[in-house]
Amino acid sequence: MKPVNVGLLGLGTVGGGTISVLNRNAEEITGRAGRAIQVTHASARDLNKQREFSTAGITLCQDPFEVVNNPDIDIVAELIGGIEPARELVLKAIANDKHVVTANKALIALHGNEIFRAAQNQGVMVAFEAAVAGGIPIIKAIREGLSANRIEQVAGIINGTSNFILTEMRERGLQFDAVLDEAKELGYAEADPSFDIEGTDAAHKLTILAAIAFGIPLQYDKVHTEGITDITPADVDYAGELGYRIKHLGIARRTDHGIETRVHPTLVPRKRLMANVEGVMNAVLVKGDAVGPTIYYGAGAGAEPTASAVVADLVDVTRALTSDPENRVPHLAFQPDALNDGGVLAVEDNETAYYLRMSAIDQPGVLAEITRILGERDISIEAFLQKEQEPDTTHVPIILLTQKVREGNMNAAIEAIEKLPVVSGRIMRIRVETLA
Ligand SMILES: NC(=O)c1ccc[n+]([C@@H]2O[C@H](COP(=O)([O-])OP(=O)(O)OC[C@H]3O[C@@H](n4cnc5c(N)ncnc54)[C@H](O)[C@@H]3O)[C@@H](O)[C@H]2O)c1
Ligand SMILES: N[C@@H](CCO)C(=O)O
Ligand code: NA
Repeated sequence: MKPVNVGLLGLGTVGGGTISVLNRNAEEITGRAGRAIQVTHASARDLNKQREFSTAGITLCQDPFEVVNNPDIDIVAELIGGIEPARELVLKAIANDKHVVTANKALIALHGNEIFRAAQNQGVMVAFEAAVAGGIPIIKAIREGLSANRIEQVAGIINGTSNFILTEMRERGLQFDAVLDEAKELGYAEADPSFDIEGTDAAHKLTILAAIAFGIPLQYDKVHTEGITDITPADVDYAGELGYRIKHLGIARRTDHGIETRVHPTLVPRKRLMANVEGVMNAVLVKGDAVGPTIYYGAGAGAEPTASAVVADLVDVTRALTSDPENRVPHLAFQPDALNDGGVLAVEDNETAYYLRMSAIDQPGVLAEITRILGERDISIEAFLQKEQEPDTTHVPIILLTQKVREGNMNAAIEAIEKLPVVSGRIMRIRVETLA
């Protein structure tokens, strides 16, 4: 059978990994797909750059639109990243009747509704397994493997760079910046690494997970997003003393009131599997009403783990080329007319337990004032740590773990406690999830 021709946009970390995996495993891939999958064209900014992989047999060009407009190409793999020109290239490829594979979570989270609509109208496929949790086949697991279930919760470590930084900080006591530089060198970080450490990348991925889990359109704007930049080594230690580890989680959860979508550092009990996912590894817990809890674990970033997902999408698309568009797996798991808006909650209506760290004057009655403010807002204390006086101050760090509370109540309590004359500075808050 005639080979399938792939046009690749971007020869960076993921583009290079994709070429290497396609070359090395050509025989297996052809056996699985039923046809050879060959990269015939690729666009790169620098045509003369020395690369670690072979581009033999690939026609290179600088203008990615040349690839997208080439009539011989069946599938375009968009591995450039960012919104423009990626969005225009993908829409152009679709208009030219080409299928698309992309690793670009920012593009799917922000413009996926438009892109999937265009693909649906044109009868082509857009596959994006590499966009969430790198090599872990999480899209496939939820969209196909768990399609019998009413999904209750998706929660996980979905940014490898943040997890790598938190792990190195805890295990080796390294400084934030040094670890971030290492993550950049290893090819884990986004082109703009603030996307990793400020939670944006995880929010893009959570947007996609929430859509396919709950049958809602992509709604990036509704995700509450916090990154890891405010986490101090002291918080890492106090969390450890209380029996927890700090992990950066994305959580999409069905509640009685609506759907919570949020991304933030989280205290997770040390004995949970999720607390022991280290380095660049990702893990996603998916709870369905029939199957119960399931966990998916693997490398969330890096050249070949990500290429594993890109190539699997190329195989999937190749296998489905002859199928009637109506009978293909829908982009967002549910048929387009079965998507509903789902009632994603405002962040004030989310419910979690909290870790609070504050600095207070060491004198009688202070704790009573703090607990009164919490009590007035129905917030119960679960555990308490009072540490030695901070050097050169009259203050002591106070660490509290609360029971579950509506976020709006916690905001009001924090505001009131911060106004107490005996409390100085801002209160550090980290949400706590038992993930049971
Ligand atoms: N690196 C990872 O571990 C990883 C994992 C999952 C998903 N992703 C996603 O994969 C995509 C690519 O990431 P990467 O890490 O390979 O990035 P990268 O920076 O290593 O590679 C991107 C390549 O695209 C090229 N490029 C940029 N703009 C271009 C343009 N206008 N025309 C032609 N080429 C252009 C760049 O020169 C570069 O070689 C991004 O969407 C990223 O979010 C990356
Ligand atoms: N920068 C991303 C790449 C994988 O999507 C991460 O660190 O998880
Ligand atoms: Na994946």
